[in-house]
Amino acid sequence: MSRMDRETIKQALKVYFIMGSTNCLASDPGKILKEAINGGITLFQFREKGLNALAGKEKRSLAMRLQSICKEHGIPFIINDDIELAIELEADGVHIGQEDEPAEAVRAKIGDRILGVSVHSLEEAEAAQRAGADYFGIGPVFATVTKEDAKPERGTVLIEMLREKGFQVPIVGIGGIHAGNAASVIEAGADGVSVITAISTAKDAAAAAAELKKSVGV
Ligand SMILES: Cc1ncsc1CCOP(=O)(O)O
Ligand SMILES: C=C1C=NC(C)=NC1=N
Ligand SMILES: [Mg+2]
Repeated sequence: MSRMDRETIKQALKVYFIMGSTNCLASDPGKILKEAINGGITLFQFREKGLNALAGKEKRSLAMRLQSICKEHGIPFIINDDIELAIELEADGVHIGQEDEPAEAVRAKIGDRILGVSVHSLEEAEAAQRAGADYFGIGPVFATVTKEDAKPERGTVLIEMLREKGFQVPIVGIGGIHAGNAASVIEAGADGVSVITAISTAKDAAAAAAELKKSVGV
Protein backbone atom coordinates (compact mmCIF):
# COMPACT_ATOMS: atom_id res chain seq x y z
CA MET A 1 0.00 0.00 0.00
CA SER A 2 1.54 3.37 -0.93
CA ARG A 3 0.66 6.84 0.38
CA MET A 4 -2.55 8.20 -1.19
CA ASP A 5 -1.60 11.07 -3.53
CA ARG A 6 -2.76 14.61 -2.77
CA GLU A 7 -5.36 14.73 -5.53
CA THR A 8 -7.03 11.57 -4.23
CA ILE A 9 -6.97 12.94 -0.67
CA LYS A 10 -8.50 16.24 -1.87
CA GLN A 11 -11.33 14.37 -3.58
CA ALA A 12 -11.91 12.24 -0.49
CA LEU A 13 -12.14 15.34 1.75
CA LYS A 14 -15.00 16.91 -0.25
CA VAL A 15 -17.94 15.67 1.89
CA TYR A 16 -16.38 14.27 5.05
CA PHE A 17 -18.89 12.81 7.54
CA ILE A 18 -17.83 12.27 11.16
CA MET A 19 -19.98 10.40 13.68
CA GLY A 20 -19.95 8.40 16.91
CA SER A 21 -22.77 6.78 18.87
CA THR A 22 -23.31 9.97 20.92
CA ASN A 23 -24.01 12.08 17.82
CA CYS A 24 -27.04 10.30 16.48
CA LEU A 25 -29.79 10.80 19.03
CA ALA A 26 -31.88 7.63 19.13
CA SER A 27 -31.11 6.44 15.61
CA ASP A 28 -28.82 3.57 14.71
CA PRO A 29 -25.39 4.85 13.59
CA GLY A 30 -25.23 2.11 10.95
CA LYS A 31 -28.51 3.21 9.42
CA ILE A 32 -27.41 6.87 9.38
CA LEU A 33 -24.07 5.97 7.81
CA LYS A 34 -25.78 3.97 5.03
CA GLU A 35 -28.09 6.92 4.32
CA ALA A 36 -25.17 9.38 4.36
CA ILE A 37 -23.29 7.18 1.89
CA ASN A 38 -26.36 7.05 -0.36
CA GLY A 39 -26.45 10.86 -0.14
CA GLY A 40 -22.89 11.02 -1.46
CA ILE A 41 -20.40 11.44 1.39
CA THR A 42 -16.82 10.87 0.23
CA LEU A 43 -15.09 9.93 3.52
CA PHE A 44 -16.18 8.70 6.97
CA GLN A 45 -14.55 9.17 10.36
CA PHE A 46 -15.57 7.12 13.40
CA ARG A 47 -15.22 9.52 16.34
CA GLU A 48 -16.39 7.89 19.59
CA LYS A 49 -15.82 10.64 22.13
CA GLY A 50 -17.41 12.71 24.91
CA LEU A 51 -20.10 11.99 27.48
CA ASN A 52 -21.54 8.42 27.27
CA ALA A 53 -19.09 7.44 24.54
CA LEU A 54 -18.68 3.68 24.11
CA ALA A 55 -15.42 2.03 25.12
CA GLY A 56 -13.69 -1.35 24.89
CA LYS A 57 -15.61 -4.20 23.19
CA GLU A 58 -18.74 -2.12 22.47
CA LYS A 59 -16.69 0.62 20.79
CA ARG A 60 -14.74 -1.96 18.80
CA SER A 61 -17.81 -3.78 17.54
CA LEU A 62 -19.50 -0.53 16.46
CA ALA A 63 -16.27 0.47 14.68
CA MET A 64 -16.22 -2.91 12.88
CA ARG A 65 -19.86 -2.58 11.86
CA LEU A 66 -19.36 0.94 10.46
CA GLN A 67 -16.10 -0.10 8.78
CA SER A 68 -17.85 -2.93 6.93
CA ILE A 69 -20.58 -0.54 5.72
CA CYS A 70 -17.87 1.79 4.37
CA LYS A 71 -16.04 -1.14 2.76
CA GLU A 72 -19.22 -2.31 0.99
CA HIS A 73 -19.51 1.13 -0.65
CA GLY A 74 -15.83 1.91 -1.25
CA ILE A 75 -15.79 4.80 1.25
CA PRO A 76 -12.50 5.27 3.17
CA PHE A 77 -12.88 4.60 6.92
CA ILE A 78 -10.86 6.73 9.35
CA ILE A 79 -10.74 6.43 13.13
CA ASN A 80 -10.32 9.47 15.40
CA ASP A 81 -7.76 9.38 18.27
CA ASP A 82 -7.58 5.59 18.75
CA ILE A 83 -4.43 4.59 16.81
CA GLU A 84 -4.33 1.08 18.27
CA LEU A 85 -7.92 0.36 17.20
CA ALA A 86 -7.18 1.75 13.72
CA ILE A 87 -4.20 -0.58 13.34
CA GLU A 88 -6.09 -3.57 14.76
CA LEU A 89 -8.99 -3.06 12.32
CA GLU A 90 -6.69 -2.05 9.44
CA ALA A 91 -8.60 1.21 9.03
CA ASP A 92 -7.76 3.39 6.04
CA GLY A 93 -6.38 6.06 8.35
CA VAL A 94 -6.46 8.02 11.57
CA HIS A 95 -7.22 11.57 12.64
CA ILE A 96 -5.30 13.07 15.57
CA GLY A 97 -5.37 16.33 17.45
CA GLN A 98 -2.58 18.30 19.08
CA GLU A 99 -3.16 16.55 22.41
CA ASP A 100 -2.78 13.06 20.94
CA GLU A 101 0.48 11.24 20.27
CA PRO A 102 2.93 13.35 18.19
CA ALA A 103 2.22 13.04 14.46
CA GLU A 104 5.73 11.69 13.74
CA ALA A 105 5.15 8.75 16.10
CA VAL A 106 1.71 8.08 14.63
CA ARG A 107 3.07 8.19 11.07
CA ALA A 108 5.71 5.62 12.07
CA LYS A 109 3.00 3.33 13.47
CA ILE A 110 0.46 3.57 10.64
CA GLY A 111 2.83 3.43 7.66
CA ASP A 112 1.10 4.63 4.47
CA ARG A 113 -2.40 4.90 5.91
CA ILE A 114 -4.12 8.30 5.85
CA LEU A 115 -2.93 10.66 8.61
CA GLY A 116 -5.15 13.68 9.35
CA VAL A 117 -4.03 16.27 11.90
CA SER A 118 -6.03 19.08 13.54
CA VAL A 119 -4.09 22.33 13.33
CA HIS A 120 -4.96 25.73 14.87
CA SER A 121 -1.97 27.89 13.87
CA LEU A 122 0.76 28.37 11.27
CA GLU A 123 3.27 26.72 13.60
CA GLU A 124 1.06 23.66 14.15
CA ALA A 125 0.52 23.43 10.37
CA GLU A 126 4.27 23.58 9.65
CA ALA A 127 4.97 20.89 12.27
CA ALA A 128 2.18 18.65 10.98
CA GLN A 129 3.42 19.02 7.39
CA ARG A 130 6.97 18.09 8.47
CA ALA A 131 5.56 15.06 10.30
CA GLY A 132 3.90 13.83 7.10
CA ALA A 133 0.25 14.75 7.60
CA ASP A 134 -1.92 13.89 4.57
CA TYR A 135 -4.44 16.61 5.42
CA PHE A 136 -5.16 19.33 7.98
CA GLY A 137 -8.46 19.57 9.87
CA ILE A 138 -9.03 23.25 10.61
CA GLY A 139 -11.70 24.70 12.88
CA PRO A 140 -14.02 25.34 14.48
CA VAL A 141 -14.86 27.55 11.50
CA PHE A 142 -18.35 28.34 12.84
CA ALA A 143 -19.86 27.94 16.30
CA THR A 144 -20.34 24.33 17.32
CA VAL A 145 -21.81 22.64 20.35
CA THR A 146 -20.74 19.14 19.30
CA LYS A 147 -17.21 19.25 20.65
CA GLU A 148 -17.44 20.40 24.23
CA ASP A 149 -13.82 21.57 24.46
CA ALA A 150 -13.76 23.23 21.03
CA LYS A 151 -11.80 26.47 20.74
CA PRO A 152 -13.83 29.61 19.90
CA GLU A 153 -15.00 29.74 16.29
CA ARG A 154 -12.31 31.23 14.06
CA GLY A 155 -13.95 31.64 10.68
CA THR A 156 -11.78 30.82 7.70
CA VAL A 157 -8.84 33.10 8.52
CA LEU A 158 -6.32 30.29 9.12
CA ILE A 159 -7.40 28.43 5.95
CA GLU A 160 -6.90 31.61 3.93
CA MET A 161 -3.57 32.38 5.60
CA LEU A 162 -2.12 28.90 4.91
CA ARG A 163 -3.14 29.16 1.25
CA GLU A 164 -1.64 32.67 1.02
CA LYS A 165 1.60 31.25 2.42
CA GLY A 166 1.57 28.63 -0.31
CA PHE A 167 0.61 25.49 1.65
CA GLN A 168 -0.46 22.76 -0.78
CA VAL A 169 -1.47 20.27 1.93
CA PRO A 170 -5.15 19.23 1.54
CA ILE A 171 -7.40 21.04 4.03
CA VAL A 172 -10.83 20.21 5.42
CA GLY A 173 -12.81 22.74 7.41
CA ILE A 174 -14.82 21.68 10.47
CA GLY A 175 -17.17 23.15 13.02
CA GLY A 176 -20.78 24.26 12.62
CA ILE A 177 -20.74 23.58 8.88
CA HIS A 178 -23.92 22.88 6.87
CA ALA A 179 -25.21 23.31 3.31
CA GLY A 180 -25.88 27.01 3.97
CA ASN A 181 -22.30 27.97 4.84
CA ALA A 182 -20.16 25.22 3.26
CA ALA A 183 -19.43 27.16 0.05
CA SER A 184 -17.64 29.91 2.01
CA VAL A 185 -15.25 27.32 3.47
CA ILE A 186 -14.34 26.08 -0.02
CA GLU A 187 -13.99 29.65 -1.30
CA ALA A 188 -11.52 30.29 1.52
CA GLY A 189 -9.32 27.53 0.14
CA ALA A 190 -10.45 24.31 1.83
CA ASP A 191 -10.71 21.18 -0.34
CA GLY A 192 -13.72 19.91 1.55
CA VAL A 193 -15.94 20.23 4.59
CA SER A 194 -16.43 17.87 7.51
CA VAL A 195 -19.62 17.72 9.52
CA ILE A 196 -21.15 15.86 12.43
CA THR A 197 -24.61 17.19 13.34
CA ALA A 198 -25.57 18.54 9.89
CA ILE A 199 -25.91 14.91 8.80
CA SER A 200 -26.10 12.82 12.01
CA THR A 201 -29.13 14.68 13.39
CA ALA A 202 -30.86 15.35 10.07
CA LYS A 203 -34.38 13.97 9.56
CA ASP A 204 -33.14 12.67 6.22
CA ALA A 205 -29.38 12.01 6.37
CA ALA A 206 -29.22 11.15 2.66
CA ALA A 207 -30.83 14.45 1.68
CA ALA A 208 -28.56 16.35 4.10
CA ALA A 209 -25.46 14.70 2.58
CA ALA A 210 -26.67 15.39 -0.96
CA GLU A 211 -27.37 19.05 -0.14
CA LEU A 212 -23.93 19.43 1.42
CA LYS A 213 -22.34 17.79 -1.65
CA LYS A 214 -24.18 20.21 -3.93
CA SER A 215 -23.14 23.20 -1.82
CA VAL A 216 -19.44 22.36 -2.17
CA GLY A 217 -19.87 22.13 -5.90
CA VAL A 218 -19.37 18.41 -6.38
C1 LIG B 1 -14.70 17.55 16.10
C2 LIG B 1 -14.69 19.02 15.97
N1 LIG B 1 -13.52 19.73 15.89
C3 LIG B 1 -13.68 21.06 15.77
S1 LIG B 1 -15.36 21.43 15.79
C4 LIG B 1 -15.83 19.79 15.93
C5 LIG B 1 -17.25 19.37 16.00
C6 LIG B 1 -17.92 19.51 14.66
O1 LIG B 1 -19.26 19.09 14.81
P1 LIG B 1 -20.44 19.83 14.04
O2 LIG B 1 -20.24 19.55 12.56
O3 LIG B 1 -21.68 19.16 14.58
O4 LIG B 1 -20.34 21.29 14.38
C1 LIG C 1 -11.12 17.46 15.57
C2 LIG C 1 -11.17 17.14 14.25
C3 LIG C 1 -10.82 18.09 13.24
N1 LIG C 1 -10.91 17.75 11.96
C4 LIG C 1 -11.33 16.52 11.58
C5 LIG C 1 -11.42 16.20 10.13
N2 LIG C 1 -11.67 15.58 12.48
C6 LIG C 1 -11.62 15.82 13.80
N3 LIG C 1 -11.96 14.91 14.64
MG1 LIG D 1 -7.87 13.70 19.36
